[in-house]
Amino acid sequence: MPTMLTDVFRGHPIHLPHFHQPDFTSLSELPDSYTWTPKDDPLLDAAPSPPAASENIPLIDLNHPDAANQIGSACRTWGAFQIANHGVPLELLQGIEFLTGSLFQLPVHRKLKAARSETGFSGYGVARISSFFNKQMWSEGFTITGSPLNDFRKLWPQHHLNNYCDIVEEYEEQMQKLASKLMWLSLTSLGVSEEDIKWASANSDSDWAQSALQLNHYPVCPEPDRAMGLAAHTDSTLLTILHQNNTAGLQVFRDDLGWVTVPPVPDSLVVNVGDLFHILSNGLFKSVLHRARVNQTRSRLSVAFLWGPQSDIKISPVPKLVSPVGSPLYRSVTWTEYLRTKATHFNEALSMIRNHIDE
Ligand SMILES: C=C1C[C@]23C[C@@]1(O)CC[C@H]2[C@@]12CCC[C@@](C)(C(=O)O1)[C@H]2[C@@H]3C(=O)O
Ligand SMILES: O=C(O)CCC(=O)C(=O)O
Ligand SMILES: [Fe+2]
Repeated sequence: MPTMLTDVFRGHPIHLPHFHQPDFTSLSELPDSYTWTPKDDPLLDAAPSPPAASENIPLIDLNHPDAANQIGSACRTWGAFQIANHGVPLELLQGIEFLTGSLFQLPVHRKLKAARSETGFSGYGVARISSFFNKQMWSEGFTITGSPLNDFRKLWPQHHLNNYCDIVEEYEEQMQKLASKLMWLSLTSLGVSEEDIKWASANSDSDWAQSALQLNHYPVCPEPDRAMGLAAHTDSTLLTILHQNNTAGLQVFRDDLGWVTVPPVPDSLVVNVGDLFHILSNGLFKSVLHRARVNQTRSRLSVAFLWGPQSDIKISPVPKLVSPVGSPLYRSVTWTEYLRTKATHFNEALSMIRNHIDE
């Protein structure tokens, strides 16, 4: 029986030092423990994109006949893109945003009833990556995998539960279909087809994949320039699909441009290449470094669909993408192994599984 995401951190506790969830609404000044300087994050002030190069991640229409190549090109240059005409019903996007807003509006003592434990996967808490930083992030999160019923029961009365669980289930189903479509479109652009990836071609999408939903809330912040919503990280996934409300905050990093803000485009979704897709593509698709900044007047919500393979599947570079005279850039790894490496080594995880080839 493969490890489910629920069990990934069992026996691998994540200690969050000095953790206490504040009541953000009660703070009118930024406490020192929330004030970030370049000492706390070396990339904090990495050169912003110069005005002349006001580039942004591409917005791709999935109905466009050349969508596959546009996606492939975005995965190579940015590791991220936005999509329009994705087929996910707008009422569902509104539904998941409403649910997320209602959850975070609950009083802190109620949200803490569904707190994520140190070895647990789902529930309410600060970002897992908090343990790698000395400063706290101006955000709160809620992680869901599988049925959210047990956790939701701790938050809401019975009469809300069916409706909220249906929204989550329907959202995950739609995201699953979309993620699979995006993976194959981007691989097609590299000349990779289903015959080249045995584990994916032998089963239908829902058999080989698993996923988690990460709901994020970035409350209004008295001093946004000195605070950090979610510190710079890459996702461990194959792909992440992100819905953001209409408040800007997400930024992606490009070596040549610095931090670039991803503007919210109504009804579109943001897609990030994760570390496992970077490995699968033998480094051709970049897993994108990204972070979330906060705002002085508007609170921000985001819903990340984190998508990867079942835990018994080893991900390794597609042989077709390794040059005939070269070796694969990465060793093979399951999502569970990778999540545990990431939980210990954070942004060094990818380089830890890189093959070091003597030249
Ligand atoms: C499956 C997962 C990916 C994730 C860790 C998690 O177990 C559930 C939450 C995900 C998230 C969301 C915020 C950023 C991130 C780095 C984190 O701390 O938790 C990602 C993790 C990841 O992609 O590695
Ligand atoms: O809120 C955002 O825009 C980013 C969220 C994110 O990166 C994540 O949940 O992994
Ligand atoms: Fe992320």
